[in-house]
Amino acid sequence: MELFKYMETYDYEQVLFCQDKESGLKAIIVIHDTTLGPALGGTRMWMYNSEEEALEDALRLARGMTYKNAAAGLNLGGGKTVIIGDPRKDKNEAMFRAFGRFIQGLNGRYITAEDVGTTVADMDIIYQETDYVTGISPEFGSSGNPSPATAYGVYRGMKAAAKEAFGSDSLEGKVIAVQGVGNVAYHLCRHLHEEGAKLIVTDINKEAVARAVEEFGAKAVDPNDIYGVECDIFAPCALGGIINDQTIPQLKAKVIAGSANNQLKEPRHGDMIHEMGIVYAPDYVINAGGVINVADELYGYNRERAMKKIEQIYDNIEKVFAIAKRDNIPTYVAADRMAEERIETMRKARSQFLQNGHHILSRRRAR
Ligand SMILES: NC(=O)c1ccc[n+]([C@@H]2O[C@H](COP(=O)([O-])OP(=O)(O)OC[C@H]3O[C@@H](n4cnc5c(N)ncnc54)[C@H](O)[C@@H]3O)[C@@H](O)[C@H]2O)c1
Ligand SMILES: CC(C)C[C@H](N)C(=O)O
Repeated sequence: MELFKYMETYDYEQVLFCQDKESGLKAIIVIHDTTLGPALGGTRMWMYNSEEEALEDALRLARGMTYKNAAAGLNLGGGKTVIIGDPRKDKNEAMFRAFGRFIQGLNGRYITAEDVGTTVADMDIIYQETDYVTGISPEFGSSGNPSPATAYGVYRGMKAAAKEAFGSDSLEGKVIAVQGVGNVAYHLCRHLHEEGAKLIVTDINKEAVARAVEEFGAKAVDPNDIYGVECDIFAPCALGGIINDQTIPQLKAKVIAGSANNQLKEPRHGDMIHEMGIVYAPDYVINAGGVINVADELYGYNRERAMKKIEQIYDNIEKVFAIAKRDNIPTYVAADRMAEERIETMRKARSQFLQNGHHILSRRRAR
């Protein structure tokens, strides 16, 4: 990859490569855009096949956070970290302490939290070295694991999408196919089950499937069969890139609404599902509950306030649908437009010189 050319094309601000030989830390921090505020985005730990693959993932995810935070109405920019390694084998305390010191060195330009492969316990270690970490344990006055909040936001956004597709936002009796029943989807399934939806689930982890079958009366199918099942709603809650040339022809659902980041393999797949009349709730709008929850820590965490903002994901999804209709464009393009419009409006509103500009982090420092 020609890194500077790529950075220029998509307006990336900064890419940092961090290594610590003793602990085995190999991390890439990407800060995409800080127009709205410091870049907030989680740390993913994954067994990448190459450094190139890790870099590409970090770049894509960081840009996604710029759009996610903007669309959610947060005063935060977008960034992300990937740590190269196996989260089951390669973690150690020194690794996360070293990583925390690299974050502290950025002096608030980047704030981290959990993502795939990292946990609240990891954030607690990072917290030993930096102020700029969220999603730490409630014992520290923090918000803890963001997954239940993400799940609640997806549930709210799914209801808005159901209203668009079926004329009612009730999920009672709706057949919902859930791909991956991990941290987020377990809680999502609970909300759906409580509302009377019928669940079809899959996961490569048999224990996760068994739990959903036992607790929510879900029907289990093999991972490759989930795309083609007869259902009203397909909820991708595993990894990205699963709306693609192979899966689209199999889809029977009228709605796609799930937590996974980067669901569309390529933008043209968003066009394809649009032409098929499928109502797509754009991933970064519907899955913003976790980041909304951890971002509230910057004001001194208040669960009630955070949940109120997460409920509004319903309205945010409705706004996306309205823009899509107004401009006659697919919903994934409408979401980008909504985020870009907010960034541009705020760039202008905040353009005049201020001697001591107020900043989201000054509230945190004042406590
Ligand atoms: N955790 C959050 O708060 C949060 C916030 C926003 C977005 N997301 C996104 O939501 C998705 C799920 O996150 P999570 O925290 O629940 O992760 P997780 O790792 O707990 O859950 C993912 C589940 O998907 C399963 N899986 C992986 N590949 C699969 C496949 N091919 N077929 C079926 N199942 C498969 C895994 O076994 C796992 O149980 C990820 O894409 C993540 O980036 C998570
Ligand atoms: C800040 C984190 C809670 C972010 C989350 N991993 C996401 O992708 O939105």
